[in-house]
Amino acid sequence: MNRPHVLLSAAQSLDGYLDDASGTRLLLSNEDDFAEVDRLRAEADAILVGAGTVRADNPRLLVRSPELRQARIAAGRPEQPMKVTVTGSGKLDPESRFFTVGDAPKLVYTAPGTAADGWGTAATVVDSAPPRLEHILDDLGKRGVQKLLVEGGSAVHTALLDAGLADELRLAIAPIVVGDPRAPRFLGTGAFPRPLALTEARRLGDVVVLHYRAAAEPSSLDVLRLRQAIELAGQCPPSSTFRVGAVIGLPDGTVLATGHSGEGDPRNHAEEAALAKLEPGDPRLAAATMYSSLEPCSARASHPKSCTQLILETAIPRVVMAWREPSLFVEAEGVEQLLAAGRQVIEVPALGADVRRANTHLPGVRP
Ligand SMILES: NC(=O)C1=CN([C@@H]2O[C@H](COP(=O)(O)OP(=O)(O)OC[C@H]3O[C@@H](n4cnc5c(N)ncnc54)[C@H](OP(=O)(O)O)[C@@H]3O)[C@@H](O)[C@H]2O)C=CC1
Ligand SMILES: Nc1c(N[C@@H]2O[C@H](COP(=O)(O)O)[C@@H](O)[C@H]2O)[nH]c(=O)[nH]c1=O
Repeated sequence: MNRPHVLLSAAQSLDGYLDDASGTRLLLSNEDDFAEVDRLRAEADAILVGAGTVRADNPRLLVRSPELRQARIAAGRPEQPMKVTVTGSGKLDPESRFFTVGDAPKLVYTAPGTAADGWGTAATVVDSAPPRLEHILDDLGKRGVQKLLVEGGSAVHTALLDAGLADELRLAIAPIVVGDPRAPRFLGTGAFPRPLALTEARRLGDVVVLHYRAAAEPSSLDVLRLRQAIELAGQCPPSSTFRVGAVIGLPDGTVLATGHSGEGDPRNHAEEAALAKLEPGDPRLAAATMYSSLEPCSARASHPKSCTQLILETAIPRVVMAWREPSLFVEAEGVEQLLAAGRQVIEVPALGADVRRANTHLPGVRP
């Protein structure tokens, strides 16, 4: 996978809105801030906005500064970055500036059956319905895009952060209060599994610019596989103990095995069921990650070996999990035992609510 580096850029009001609820675009940035965003555009190989932003703002998505355009040419790069948008409905006006302004290549990712003839010279890539952002990033990578600037809107920023696909965020905060819940918020509902670290806070006149970098781990593949593990818990038979799902995967995207609690035998644990499908000495396990919705157990009444022990009997170097086992049946020590044995453990508590939701049959467990 050779995905581009993804930088999200947004300007928001003091109360967290990207726009007001009127039909016209709200300018939150000041002149200096727009000039910085122009520099980010000049550094990018492609600029992506969602179809909602094309419809609402009718953006040009061009590098404005002649100096920055010249510098791109002098560096042997195209004068303008590629323009990219994504639509599930195909509802994009062919007269939008996205299509009609500038000579930069234009690319539309659409759902099957929605591509329109009127999109002129824009290339279209038909994906799923709605298009998958992972596929879009893979495809952009294949087209040589190394730096992608995403300029919104709300749905696209939310989806990229929720899937763990954003690497950096630049957020400008303007001293404007929108105060209208009909307006689009910067971010909607999501789990936001990759923690963001503040790397810079700066003042540009009356606008504050914040820069964040997403943690390297969990990676977007980790998030995808852990979500699959969490979904697998839905296949568990009714139980009076934990309902857990597990996936064993490789960094190239290969899934080696999956399992869920109660699979094969009602007492089986998810990790155990997945590991039972492989030879403990399978050489691929040396590069694999065990994804488990719950911390691997460290003591069992029903079986001689705990899931932590079973993992330690393989070469699996890495465990990614969403929720630490609460002290309902035993004092869990899975994480401690794995760490003590030199295995890496990555916790993604942002996805814990979904695991707890599958386990509300247990006393005291709430999402
Ligand atoms: N202040 C700022 O920095 C910015 C503000 N804005 C504001 O944001 C608002 C627009 O935001 P919003 O309405 O959320 O629209 P978006 O620009 O985020 O576009 C969302 C649309 O993208 C398409 N889409 C396809 N696949 C996906 C996917 N997997 N995930 C998410 N979207 C997908 C859908 O198009 P379809 O409906 O065609 O199927 C969806 O409706 C406007 O008010 C605009 O002014 C926008 C950018 C920056
Ligand atoms: N309103 C707003 C932004 N809006 C973004 O700028 C785009 C407009 O691009 P263009 O037509 O090329 O100028 C628009 O579609 C949206 O992505 N950006 C910001 O930095 N600050 C702002 O206050």
